[in-house]
Amino acid sequence: MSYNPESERREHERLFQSLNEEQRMVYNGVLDSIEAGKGNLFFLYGHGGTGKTYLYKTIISKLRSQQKIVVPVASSGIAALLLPGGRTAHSRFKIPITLEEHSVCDIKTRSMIAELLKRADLIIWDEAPMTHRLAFEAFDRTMRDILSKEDPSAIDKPFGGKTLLLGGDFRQILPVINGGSRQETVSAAINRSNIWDACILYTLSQNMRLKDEEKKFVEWILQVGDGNAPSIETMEDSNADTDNIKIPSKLCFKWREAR
Ligand SMILES: Nc1ncnc2c1ncn2[C@@H]1O[C@H](COP(=O)(O)OP(=O)(O)OP(=O)(O)O)[C@@H](O)[C@H]1O
Repeated sequence: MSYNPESERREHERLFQSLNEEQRMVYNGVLDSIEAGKGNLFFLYGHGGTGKTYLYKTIISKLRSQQKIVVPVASSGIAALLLPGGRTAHSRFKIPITLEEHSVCDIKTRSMIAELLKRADLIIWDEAPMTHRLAFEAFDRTMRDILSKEDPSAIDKPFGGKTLLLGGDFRQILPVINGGSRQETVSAAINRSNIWDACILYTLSQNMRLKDEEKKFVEWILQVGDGNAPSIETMEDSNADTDNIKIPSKLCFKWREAR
């Protein structure tokens, strides 16, 4: 897809001027990795409303205004829609549905997608904590393979030495493991992968949502994630370590039996 550099420049100007200090630090780190050819791997932590999407959009418009190539993906379709030109990671990278320890993506070396990945200046992957670590490992193997055809040293670099910005919130949705225990779910997340050791971590902590109503929701959802939200005891066993959370009445609506 080709983008109009002039409208991207205007979009960047609009977004960039109000970046907060934390966002600016990530912005500079990512652009420096691209410009200096460092090929860093970043992870952007931030709970809902801290401006991750806003920051991705700012970086994307900057690079597209310079006619650089960004490949933005997200783990879910809904989050992919929020990124300009975004796709789901599974569809963009042809990640196999059934994943094993040594899986690779279904990308042929001479295909268009391989060419795009070779030429890309940046890959952004939002909602990374939702995706199974094996999917990242499959994509890592594939990138090393594709990029090492031109530069043999790529085989030893995470994602072949491509700059990658992963982001998300581990308090939100983790990988879904069919019938899996809490332990199995936690072990499937990317921070349990070897890839994690190579990540440069950034954190956004400032809530950028402006409306009072939204701010209250963000505070409550944070309490849920931290395990501090008001809970109700389970009916069956009042001594149980309960997972039941009391949902504020404002978020509920009455259920009427269908007639
Ligand atoms: N620097 C900023 N200047 C102005 N508005 C901002 C800034 N950063 C974020 N916002 C606004 O704050 C709101 C929340 O930002 P955003 O959607 O990017 O957060 P998020 O971290 O992606 O949230 P979620 O995890 O829920 O998707 C949006 O309305 C966004 O436009």
